[in-house]
Amino acid sequence: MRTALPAPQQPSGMPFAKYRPFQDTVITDLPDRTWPTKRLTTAPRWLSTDLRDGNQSLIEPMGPEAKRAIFDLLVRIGFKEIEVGFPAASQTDFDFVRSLVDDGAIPEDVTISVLTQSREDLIDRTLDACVGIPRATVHLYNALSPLFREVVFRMGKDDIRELAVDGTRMVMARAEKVLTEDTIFGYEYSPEIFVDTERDYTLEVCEAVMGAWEPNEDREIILNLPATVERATPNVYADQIEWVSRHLSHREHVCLSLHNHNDRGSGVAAAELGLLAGGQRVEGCLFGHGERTGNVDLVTLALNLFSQGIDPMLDLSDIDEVRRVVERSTQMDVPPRTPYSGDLVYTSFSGSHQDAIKKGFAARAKAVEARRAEGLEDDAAETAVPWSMPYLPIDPHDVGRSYEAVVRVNSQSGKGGVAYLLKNRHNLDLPRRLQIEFSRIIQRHADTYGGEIDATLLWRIFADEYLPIDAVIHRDGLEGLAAWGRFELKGATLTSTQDEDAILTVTLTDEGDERLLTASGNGPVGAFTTALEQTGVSIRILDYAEHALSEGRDATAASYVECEVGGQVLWGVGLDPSITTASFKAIISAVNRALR
Ligand SMILES: CC(=O)SCCNC(=O)CCNC(=O)[C@H](O)C(C)(C)COP(=O)(O)OP(=O)(O)OC[C@H]1O[C@@H](n2cnc3c(N)ncnc32)[C@H](O)[C@@H]1OP(=O)(O)O
Ligand SMILES: CC(C)C(=O)C(=O)O
Ligand SMILES: [Mg+2]
Repeated sequence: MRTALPAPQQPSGMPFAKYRPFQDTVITDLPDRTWPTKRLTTAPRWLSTDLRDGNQSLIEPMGPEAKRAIFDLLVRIGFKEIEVGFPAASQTDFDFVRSLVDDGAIPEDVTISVLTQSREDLIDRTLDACVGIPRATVHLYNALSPLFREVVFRMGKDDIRELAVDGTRMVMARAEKVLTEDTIFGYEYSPEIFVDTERDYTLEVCEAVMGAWEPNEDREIILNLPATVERATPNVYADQIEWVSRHLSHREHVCLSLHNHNDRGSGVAAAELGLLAGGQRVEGCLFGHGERTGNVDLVTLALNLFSQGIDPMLDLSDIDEVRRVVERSTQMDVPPRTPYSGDLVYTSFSGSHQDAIKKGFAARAKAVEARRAEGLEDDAAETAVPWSMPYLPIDPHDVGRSYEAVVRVNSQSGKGGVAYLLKNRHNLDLPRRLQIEFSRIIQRHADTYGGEIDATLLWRIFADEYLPIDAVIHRDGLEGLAAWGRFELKGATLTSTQDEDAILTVTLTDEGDERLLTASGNGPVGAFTTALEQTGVSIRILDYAEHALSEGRDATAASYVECEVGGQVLWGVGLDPSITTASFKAIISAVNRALR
């Protein structure tokens, strides 16, 4: 044997020289940044743009029914700001906004937001869509970055600034004309491509827009700073937000809003750092729908806060219902690894994780029980014990998931997971060495057949190995198993008087032939092993454990016996309403296994 360093990575051959680091295109440094030492203590204002940014990115944009299902869901969850579309884009978009008004579907406390470019005809149409909405915000955007100035608009900085100011004025004029006192009207401006724009210039345009809107204490302006395409690490976005937040005039009348996309996969992190840096509101979509890699995932952001003991101000306690509505409406699946909502995110397959989770649940149950013993009600006792569980950042129950899928078994699993499933599904509390023995059997099965061993299959394998007698294999879930084993216990009668050995009469079948055996011993188990020795089998009991499977008069007992049978050490298991009979069955189980 010798040691050496790993071989070095090799050049990829990919055309990386075509790209430029973000530091070369915009100045972002902020040496006296304060956000790294801040912490989040409350949820921000949320705006869902599922029906706008989310919808504009779908292969097939949502029809009115799908949109309505999402809208109603957003209201139910607790969103107070919902961007419902781009009404000037199409008749369908316009009609959807009107249908919300006509149906009276907009609660008084929910603000409807609609997006428009800075073009008069589009602005007029957008405002017309808002007539009769109790609270409406018009959201106007135009891109500011050098690339867009040169390539898309082919305009200079001053003209682009005036595009924003003119648009703001046009919105105000049209609102004045078509909206009545019944509408509480608000305004949002987005310097699109904010992250690639010179910060001084962003500030200049935002100030010019504010000059037109004239915010005051009853007239806030939402300035929304989008990472339209995420191009830098999240700390850079935070520096950009903090810089703007510090330099804006009328800061107290500005709601500084974040709008992150996820092109580098760090949309959530960027939004969180942006909040530390002064952001007060976040725009995004449920499950990260939206252009390209999506808008920031509001479910993840909200539940990240929840996991820190902060009220997310959105009710996600039935995450699967939220997911179902979104999947149905968007025709897009939520992948199984999606934080908090994916199918597999509360599931462990691997042995060491399962072992830790099993111990974690046992420790928690004990701690909760202790709080109950102090007099707390069930729910209060659960809440009084802080969630601290290996590998599970939040309690699956809190989002409507059960513990069922927390542990699943395959070739990567160990004894902890196997024992967890038997305990949870069948109340069997296997002794440690039996756990080890049975998990080897499971491992062999997984290696031979591959795939997952679900709880039903696990139970069948367990029953076939340890309990293969007729009475057991006719139970639910065990149909089709064949009985096997040299011995089957048919009955046993024990007579004992004080100070004398117990006398046991045992009826059993040996290879199908009925036999009657009698023996004495200083206890039932001793007498039983002596009786069995009359069949030519030598048995030594090494360990023994038992517990009730259920409570009450009809309770079944589980008995586990570790035996040495003819030089082999192995376990047997017995289930029976009588604890004594359960232990006899466990010995038979071990003997049958040894002779198999
Ligand atoms: C980052 C975002 O998510 S922004 C939102 C994007 N969403 C959408 O675009 C969905 C809805 N859009 C649409 O239905 C259409 O694009 C419409 C109805 C808005 C406009 O359609 P059209 O009039 O055909 O124009 P088109 O879509 O080609 O837009 C490009 C024109 O708008 C101009 N433009 C782009 N953004 C803006 C803006 N914010 N303000 C003013 N003009 C703009 C472009 O410079 C271009 O002008 P040009 O034709 O003089 O070169
Ligand atoms: C319209 C704006 C806010 C946008 O969606 C973006 O820049 O991503
Ligand atoms: Mg966007």
